[in-house]
This record gives sequence, C-alpha cells and structure tokens, in this order.
Amino acid sequence: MQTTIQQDATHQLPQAVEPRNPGMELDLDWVQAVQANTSAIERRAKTLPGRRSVKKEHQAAWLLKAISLIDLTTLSGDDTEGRVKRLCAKAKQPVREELLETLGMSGLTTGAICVYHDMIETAVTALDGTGIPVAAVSTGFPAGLSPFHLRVEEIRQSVAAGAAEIDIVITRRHVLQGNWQALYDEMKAFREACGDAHVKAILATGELGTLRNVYKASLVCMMAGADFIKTSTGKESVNATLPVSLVMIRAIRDYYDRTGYRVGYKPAGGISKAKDALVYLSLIKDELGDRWLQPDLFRFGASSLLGDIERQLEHRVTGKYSAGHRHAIG
Ligand SMILES: O=C[C@H](O)COP(=O)(O)O
Repeated sequence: MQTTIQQDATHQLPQAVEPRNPGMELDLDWVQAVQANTSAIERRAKTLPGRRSVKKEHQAAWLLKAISLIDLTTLSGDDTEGRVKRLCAKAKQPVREELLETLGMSGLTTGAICVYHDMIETAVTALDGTGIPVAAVSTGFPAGLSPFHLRVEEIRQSVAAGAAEIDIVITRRHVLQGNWQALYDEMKAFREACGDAHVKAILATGELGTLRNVYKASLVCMMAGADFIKTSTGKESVNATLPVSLVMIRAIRDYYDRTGYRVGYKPAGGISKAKDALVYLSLIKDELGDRWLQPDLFRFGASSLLGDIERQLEHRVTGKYSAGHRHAIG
C-alpha cells in the first residue's frame, strides 16, 4: 500500500521511552517449537529491494524520516570528547537548515546518539535541553565476555551517568549451546539493572549460527523484558542483513500477537546507504505496520548512514551530488 508524506513520513521528535515490555515467564515449549524455513526467508529477502513500497516522489520525506530514526553512533577505540561533541551537534542539526526548509521541515533531529560508557557525560551535556536521548553500549561491548557482575555494574554506572537507553550484548554461547534458561536469566538481570532506562538486546546475529537460533534468541530476550532487539554490534564479520531482519521482525510480530506487547527493532552494523534505509523502512511497514515506524519502536544503528542520506537530499534539491558520491537511489 502506498502512502503520502503527510500520512506517515512525518517527523516526530525523539522522546525518552519508558520500558514498555514487562516480559513474561520463560516459555520453553514455545522456544523449542520454533521453526525457520530458511530458503523461504532467503527468497523473500532477495525480492525485498525490488518490491519496496516507497514511491519515488515521496523518497525525500522518507529519507528525512530515516534520519529521525537513526541512533547516530560512534563506537571507536579512538573516540574523543571532541568527536562526541561534533556527533551531538550533528544529531541536533543533521542537515543544513536551508535544505530542511526547502523540503518543508523544521526541527529535525536524529533519534538518539550512541556511545561507549566513557562518553556518556560528554554527550548528555552536549544534548542538554534537546530531548535527544543518549544510548550507551554496555555489558562488555562488543563480545560481552567480562565477568557477569561487572557487566551488570557497567549498566548501573551508565544509567547513573545519564544514559536513557542501554544497548546490552548477550552471551552468544548461551544461544549456541541452546541454554535458553541462562540467556533468559542474563537478560532479566540486565533488564533489572537498567531500571527506568530503555534496554536494547544486541543478539550479534552473525555469531549465532542459524536463523532458527536468531528467532529463538529474539523470543527469549523479549520474554525477559527487552524493549528492543538489535541485530549486531557493528563489530562482527556479518552484521545486519535482510534475512536476519525478516526473522527478528517476525519474532516481534509473534510476541506481540501472543502478549500484546510491542518490542522495537534496531538493525545495526554496515547500514550506510540511503537506498538500504528505504528498504528497511519498507520492510517494517509491510511486516509490522506504521506503528513500528516511530522512534520508540524502530532505530537504525549507524555511524555513516546520515552522510549518504544528506548527499541524496542535496541531490534532490540542488540536482548535484557532492564530491565522491556515486550511489543513486533506485
Ligand atoms: O550499533 C551501531 C553499530 O555499531 C554501527 O555500525 P556501523 O559503524 O557499521 O554503522
């Protein structure tokens, strides 16, 4: 179904989100019964880029919407306060004002910014008064192999430093060994340590072996109270993909059908092209519906996507690509 800019590409200011998924008891029968028809999923994923239902004349509005859904990220060993301050300035004003005016919009910001624990205070100060939340990666990101009590303590310290959202990493071993109780208990402890902060469970799907494992891990994390499930840290050799996204989105749908709780989705890692962002938005719209196209239920985890979206928007308005840009939206 096609929709107009006015109908659902409108920008909503980011808001601090209360935890909305209280979780449920671990239902092992449900987890064990999960099947995944891998070839059907691969087939459907292949056709997605060609089928995306965003009309060309609405693409600028959808790209602006995509900006409002980005967790603008820097997660590098050489991060500095200066880099994080620049990132926050970009989050506050992601595209130049004249361009935004030409496109008939004002007040656009990214959905959040995402940093390591050490950079939380810098980011919170830089974003003071904007309403843009700071997300922190926690629990021994990216591998999640530090002692359990330190991972829980890291969450507490990140919340105390002002992070409104915590991106945790799960122990991949629990999934690979089918130890669903251990995964549930771990996620539940992380959820509790977050208090009122919003918790996103990073599954590191590229390290989970099978799509069936991805599906099961998604369910277990949601049962334990994850507010979002997120594909990847950006550090695995395989990060966000369309087949993995389909599986996770369908797990979200199944969980909603069973419990009535909406869990958000965050594809992350390697999403750097505007045209890919449009495919993701279209996928969400088709599979979960418009409610999931708001910042409290969808985010892109991305460090370089914003740059490509900006270039595409500039091209639409001025007819020129900026230097080095060669990727046209299909
Ligand atoms: O969570 C966000 C990811 O680390 C970002 O990955 P990226 O640098 O490939 O965009």
